[in-house]
Amino acid sequence: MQSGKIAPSILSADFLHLEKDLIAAKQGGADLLHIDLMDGVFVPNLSFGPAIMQDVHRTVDLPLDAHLMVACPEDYLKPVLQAGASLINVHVESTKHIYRLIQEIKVQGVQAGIVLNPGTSFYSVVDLLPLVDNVLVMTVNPGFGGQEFIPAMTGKIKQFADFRREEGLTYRLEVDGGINEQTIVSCRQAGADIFVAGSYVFGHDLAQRIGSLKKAVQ
Ligand SMILES: O=C(CO)[C@@H](O)[C@H](O)COP(=O)(O)O
Repeated sequence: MQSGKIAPSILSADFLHLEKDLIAAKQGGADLLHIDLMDGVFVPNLSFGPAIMQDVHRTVDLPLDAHLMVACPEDYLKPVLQAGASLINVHVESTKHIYRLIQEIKVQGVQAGIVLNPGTSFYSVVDLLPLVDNVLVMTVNPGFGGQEFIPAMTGKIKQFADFRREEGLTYRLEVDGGINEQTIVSCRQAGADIFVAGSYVFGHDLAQRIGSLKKAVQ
């Protein structure tokens, strides 16, 4: 098993000193940056748009993992590609045509991922799994940082990890929400590879916090 990757979620960064936080995240050992795009419709919160994402891309040399929490993800594909996404994660609940959208992302030469809300089951996305590069299991309700981890989600993570092994698939398994030094351990044991962390890392000593997460999943 490869070491787990840590993806700080810039939603919890200090936006008045974003450059400083981005550089500290890179120097502190971040493997990629998680970029939460919210439209206030799919989730009851607004974050920032592709223009900020593009600034992040210009500022720091790390892969950008875009998490689209928007009601019309098709409309965001081009702007997010132009903003430098390496991986585009789309909520399966946000579009009637998730299969087509995943195909369209892959044609652009970037990685394509699906995201599942806590109430969305493993079984509902099985047919997509041979196609995707990434599965993101939400371990909180999407929309806000700083929420409490939902322990029942580790069962869902395990379903994806078991299926991947049984079918010889290669998608990565990402978790997002309430990740800290304790919860990351149960996600790792269930089979997750990429760990998004917002409030646990930003607003603290980033190198120390990223380091302690990495140590837990090495
Ligand atoms: O997608 C989201 C929230 O919807 C996350 O990426 C949060 O930004 C994670 O924040 P913490 O739970 O780690 O504080």
